Amino acid sequence: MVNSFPYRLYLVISEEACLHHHFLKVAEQAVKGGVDLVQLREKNTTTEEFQQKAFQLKEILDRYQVPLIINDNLEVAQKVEASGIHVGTSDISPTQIRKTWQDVSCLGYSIEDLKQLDSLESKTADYLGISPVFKTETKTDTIIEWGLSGVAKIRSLTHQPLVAIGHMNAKNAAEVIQAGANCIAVVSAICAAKDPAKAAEQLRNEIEK
Ligand SMILES: Cc1ncc(COP(=O)(O)OP(=O)(O)O)c(N)n1
Ligand SMILES: Cc1nc(C(=O)O)sc1CCOP(=O)(O)O
Ligand SMILES: [Mg+2]
Repeated sequence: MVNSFPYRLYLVISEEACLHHHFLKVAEQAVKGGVDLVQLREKNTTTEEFQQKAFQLKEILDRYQVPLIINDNLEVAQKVEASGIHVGTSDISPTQIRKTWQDVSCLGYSIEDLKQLDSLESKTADYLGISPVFKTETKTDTIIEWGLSGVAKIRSLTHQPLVAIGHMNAKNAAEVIQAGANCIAVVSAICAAKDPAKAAEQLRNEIEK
């Protein structure tokens, strides 16, 4: 059977999070270093700006055959022909997305509560975001810190692909994979790095250990 979720290192990028280089350069360097999935997450832009950035990013990612995921905004995701979209519990639901966008190939959904696992919304998703594994300054409107035991618990309850997000870095990536995550998603560990390619390579090495 073909692995429908082969991704191991997931960059969640915004222009604001990129401290040392333009976000398009960060994305390209990160891909060269081992990122195999990229989400554009722009929380403070107009739809027009979001769309423009998404088109620019997709042009680069297409050269490396790395899929683009759009955060929250279904209109932008469809317009730029992204591979997918990531949504949380306060966003448009996965079932609604499938109705509107029949050929979406990668639909992510955040898990903040074990009760969500049994829901149709979770089962409709292609992967589940463990939200967050560890508390992070990058996103503070969260309700739980799953920790390693939470990752293991979720792993024991579902066979769906699990993406670990929240304060993930080269020091904790291996143990989170060991606990049951399939893929590690990062913002700061790559976007705030002086050398994004090296940062991605270090993360990838930890994941593949
Ligand atoms: C891979 C991944 N996991 C979780 C999230 C968080 O999504 P959400 O809960 O909708 O929060 P916002 O990112 O929209 O603030 C994510 N974006 N990506
Ligand atoms: C985009 C996002 N979602 C989260 C969640 O918990 O759902 S945490 C997060 C930001 C992760 O940033 P960093 O890698 O800098 O900790
Ligand atoms: Mg969201």
